Amino acid sequence: MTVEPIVRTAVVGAGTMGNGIAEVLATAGKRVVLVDVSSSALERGMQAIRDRLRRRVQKQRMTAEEMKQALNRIESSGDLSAVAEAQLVIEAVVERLDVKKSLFAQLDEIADLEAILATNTSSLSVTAIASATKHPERVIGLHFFNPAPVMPLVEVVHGPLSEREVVDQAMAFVKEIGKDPVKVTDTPGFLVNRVARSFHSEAFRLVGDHVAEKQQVDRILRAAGFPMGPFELQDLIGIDINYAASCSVYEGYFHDPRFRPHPHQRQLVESGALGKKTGRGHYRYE
Ligand SMILES: NC(=O)c1ccc[n+]([C@@H]2O[C@H](COP(=O)([O-])OP(=O)(O)OC[C@H]3O[C@@H](n4cnc5c(N)ncnc54)[C@H](O)[C@@H]3O)[C@@H](O)[C@H]2O)c1
Repeated sequence: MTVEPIVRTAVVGAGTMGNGIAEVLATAGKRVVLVDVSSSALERGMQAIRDRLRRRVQKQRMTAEEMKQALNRIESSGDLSAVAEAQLVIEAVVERLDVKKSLFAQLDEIADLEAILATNTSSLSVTAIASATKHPERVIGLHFFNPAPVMPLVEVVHGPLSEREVVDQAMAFVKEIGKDPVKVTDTPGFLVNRVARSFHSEAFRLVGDHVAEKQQVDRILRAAGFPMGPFELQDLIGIDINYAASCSVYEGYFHDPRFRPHPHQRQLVESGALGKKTGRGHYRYE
């Protein structure tokens, strides 16, 4: 496994998380190849990066020259073979095990044998994703939080087959790019999404039991020190994404009632009101 400093990276999936992670890497001085199967998603992702960096320049948090250099470090591609030179590949595609497994089987063939392959999955088994490769020892989870350029925490997830040097190198890399790594074992929901299940499901139960309205729950939790209440946070994450994490943790713990999702979560997903991205979730957005 490589012991050289990681300077060449790739991010697969240019959506909400992928473009945020690419920005974090580029502003930390790393070269990034951003790959997506959809050319429109790739263009939207690149535009989102440009818009955010421009706002940083306007707020004088970075110079125009630093912005130019960061953007120059990012290359976009619709072809997965563009990851071949990368020393670290971070996957941020849709939260579906079949899609991720098929992608990791391809990455295993295309990427440099010394490269670390990381998944940004929120709740799927890193071990199951690694099983699609011939080299599961180089597969780990690097779980960034939304929005990636802002949130400092990154869970570094190791499965039973992840090699210790790979995990150590990933921990050092996450520190180097200015984030706070926390090493966690590969268990359903890891650390944060496991704890977050109660945050979300209790909020649904409070409203379902007519203890309080959604706005009140959000207001009280914000007053208690949380940056966002559970319902506004779900609208930011995507109610579908959060529901998928709930189901995955519930399944992962063999239907332990502590992790049971709430029927209203499913109903909202069925209604198509998925949060900010659809203009309507628990709240309405212009
Ligand atoms: N949204 C969040 O708050 C959040 C937070 C942490 C982790 N995550 C995890 O990050 C991952 C991505 O989530 P997101 O919210 O960015 O999703 P998203 O839907 O915004 O983006 C996913 C992107 O992946 C692309 N894609 C799909 N299949 C592909 C393939 N085979 N090859 C290349 N690109 C492909 C899609 O075109 C899309 O642009 C998921 O695993 C999710 O669980 C999400």
